[in-house]
Amino acid sequence: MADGAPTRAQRSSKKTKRKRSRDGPEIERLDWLPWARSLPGGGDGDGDGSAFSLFIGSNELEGGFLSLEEIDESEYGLDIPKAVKQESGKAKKSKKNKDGNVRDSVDHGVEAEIASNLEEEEEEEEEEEEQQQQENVMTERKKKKKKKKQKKETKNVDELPAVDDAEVDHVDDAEFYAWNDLRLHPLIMKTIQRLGFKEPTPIQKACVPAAAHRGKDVIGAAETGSGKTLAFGLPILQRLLEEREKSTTMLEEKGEEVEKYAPKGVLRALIITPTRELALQVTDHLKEFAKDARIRVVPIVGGMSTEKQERLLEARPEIVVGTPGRLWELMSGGEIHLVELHSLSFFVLDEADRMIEDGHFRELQSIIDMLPITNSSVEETPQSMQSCVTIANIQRKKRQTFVFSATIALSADFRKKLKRGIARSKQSTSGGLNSIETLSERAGMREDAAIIDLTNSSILANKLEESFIECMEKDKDAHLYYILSLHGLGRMIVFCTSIAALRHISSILRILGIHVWTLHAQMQQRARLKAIDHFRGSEHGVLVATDVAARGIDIPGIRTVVHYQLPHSAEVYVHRSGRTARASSDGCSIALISSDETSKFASLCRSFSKDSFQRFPLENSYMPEIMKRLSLARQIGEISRKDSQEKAQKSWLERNAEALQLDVEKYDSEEERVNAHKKRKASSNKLKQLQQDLKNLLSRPLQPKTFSHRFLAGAGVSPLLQHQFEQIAKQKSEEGMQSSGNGKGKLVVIGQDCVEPLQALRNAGDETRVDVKETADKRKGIETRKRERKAEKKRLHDQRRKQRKKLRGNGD
Ligand SMILES: Nc1ncnc2c1ncn2[C@@H]1O[C@H](COP(=O)(O)OP(=O)(O)OP(=O)(O)O)[C@@H](O)[C@H]1O
Repeated sequence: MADGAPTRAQRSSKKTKRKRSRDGPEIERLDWLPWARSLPGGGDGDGDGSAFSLFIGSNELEGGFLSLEEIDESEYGLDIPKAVKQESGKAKKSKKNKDGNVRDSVDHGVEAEIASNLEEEEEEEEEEEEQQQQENVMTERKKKKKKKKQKKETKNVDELPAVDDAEVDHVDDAEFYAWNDLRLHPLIMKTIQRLGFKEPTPIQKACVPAAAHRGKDVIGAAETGSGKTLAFGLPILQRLLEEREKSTTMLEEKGEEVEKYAPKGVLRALIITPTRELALQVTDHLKEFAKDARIRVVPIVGGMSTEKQERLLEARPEIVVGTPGRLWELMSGGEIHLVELHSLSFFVLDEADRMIEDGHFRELQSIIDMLPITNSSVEETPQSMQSCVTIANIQRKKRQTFVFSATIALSADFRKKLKRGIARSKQSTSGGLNSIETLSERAGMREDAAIIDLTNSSILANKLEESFIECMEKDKDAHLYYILSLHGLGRMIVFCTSIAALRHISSILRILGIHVWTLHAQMQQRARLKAIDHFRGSEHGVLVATDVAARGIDIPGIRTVVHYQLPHSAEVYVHRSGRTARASSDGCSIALISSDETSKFASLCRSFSKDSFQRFPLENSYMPEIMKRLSLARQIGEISRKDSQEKAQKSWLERNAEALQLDVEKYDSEEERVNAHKKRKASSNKLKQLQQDLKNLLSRPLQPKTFSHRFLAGAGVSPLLQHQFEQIAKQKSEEGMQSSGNGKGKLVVIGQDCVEPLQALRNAGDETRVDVKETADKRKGIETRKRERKAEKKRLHDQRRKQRKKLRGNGD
């Protein structure tokens, strides 16, 4: 039909287009857009490039791509001439209903009776009328569009809740006006309202226009907890919704059934995160938004049933969030949904700098190698592909690549590199993924990517207050217990670098009656998730974790992060500390620094351009009591550990002997047997005694050295202490009831103000601020002097020895 003689409608369409290109500023705006050539009437667009042929081209499965701007002209203020609707049966019908008689009188051979000059005039008149009618229809359609959108979208998606149009209509609540500039889809706005996000965060403000409306690739860096997930998530959802809407409208205009043409679920966005927990969290976050839009988001992570994940993929979700290992396992196994990547429109690397750490994510390279090579620019799109707009082509647009992290800018000279743009070199494409540039480039990032770096020079979250406690390595446990006992309000994460340290500290704390959850990479995935769930559900919970929990985990109410051991890099320090002070909340971090770690800590501070840190205020009068408890806990721990080691060894011996059908001779003699029994008994008694002693200590609040039994003075009351107070109060009141109630022994509790660590830091004021470099230099100086003194002592000692030897020699 496109090749045939132009109909009136086509002529009218051309006229309209010419008229607009003369008069309207909009079409000029389109001309300079990079994708303008693909727009109806864009480029040099005469003839074949007319709007009409674009919509009804016979080769509709080839064709160019649509720009985001083109998708909803009314929203973007671009009044682009639409395809001529009378070609679609449905549109034709609707027109007939509206202007029925006028059209009929023309169409039914009146021309034969009218003079040829009149005929021409009438034809022109008719064209004008038709144009007018088209415009009316367009206006009418635009008005109804919003409501229609929702109904149309429901057509091809099963199992998902219905959309409440009424709710959607209320999205432009004045409270949320700050979002208006981002021009987000009403369904997205509905969720934003539901979640109560009053305004976009700075990274969202910067990313959404670039990624969603200008189709840019993005390298994004912003502080921890600043909403980066939605900064890349919203553009994805926006584009998927716009495309769905566009294809529905298009099919409706053609009078076709949506179900007949709308493509079955294909993978549109692949989001990769370094940890399983983060992948699950990103999935949940995006699901919140996707459920109203009826877009499916599925997590694919290790440690969980592969079969179940394969079943999830059978539903053909549009968005997959996963970790490299499991994703590659399924891809290399030929999982159909994951290998059909031709329609992939978004490739996202969250926490990208973690992905390039040595040898950690080899699978990522394989995944990236699977991605189809994309055209880097519109110009490379074959002419034939530009001339036809179809549903398949709507999705065939250039894949966008997003690379995000809070600490990209920390990597060596990256800021400088960012300023220069993404350098391309032959070397970078051939080697491993050892830099963000290589990673981005291999993933198909375009040179004109938007680089959005909102991190400040310190990289750390704005509302984070940092502090440190300097102590001996062996006293770290005591200081941790101090923090938990006196300032244990709010959720707290204690980070360890090694699993051994994690096991040690969690066991000690449990013996001391503080229940903690643990999280490390050697745990079963189910246990890992359970730990996070419990921690999330407990208002004053304590999670002892390795760096597997350092990145991305978003749990509201984490008030404190303790670095029990310093991390190996500044990046990890930033991410660990970033588990608190997220979104608009504040929080504090406390680093426990042994004397060996001071210079490491000083260089860490230098990475954040920080000269001074606050020393966490300590009330030393509590320390004797803390040490007493700790000593008991350590002894209990030691005996229990030995005990369970012995048991494990014994059962190993017995198992092996049984397997070999041997009898194990446990003791050589009766005496040995008796001694072993005595030893066990003594150890068990000792354990019981220690447990009892500790129980007694724990049954009363932690007391400062100057403790008066009449006043429970305190630097504050943590939940643990509070619980202890309550127990004592109960005990005392029972005792009081039993005695005649003479008032003696009445408990008075003072100092019950809120003293969570952040508060303690603030109360301490700036006097505790110390120049970390100076402290490190001082310590270095002391150590150098110590070494020198030692060397001098040795020298003198040697000298004296030599003299004595000499004297002895002379004497002989
Ligand atoms: N516009 C907003 N207004 C209020 N809260 C928001 C907004 N956007 C996101 N949030 C919330 O802020 C929290 C942090 O978001 P998110 O996890 O995306 O941060 P992030 O920058 O990715 O952090 P990290 O670098 O630690 O991974 C989440 O709980 C999220 O729901």
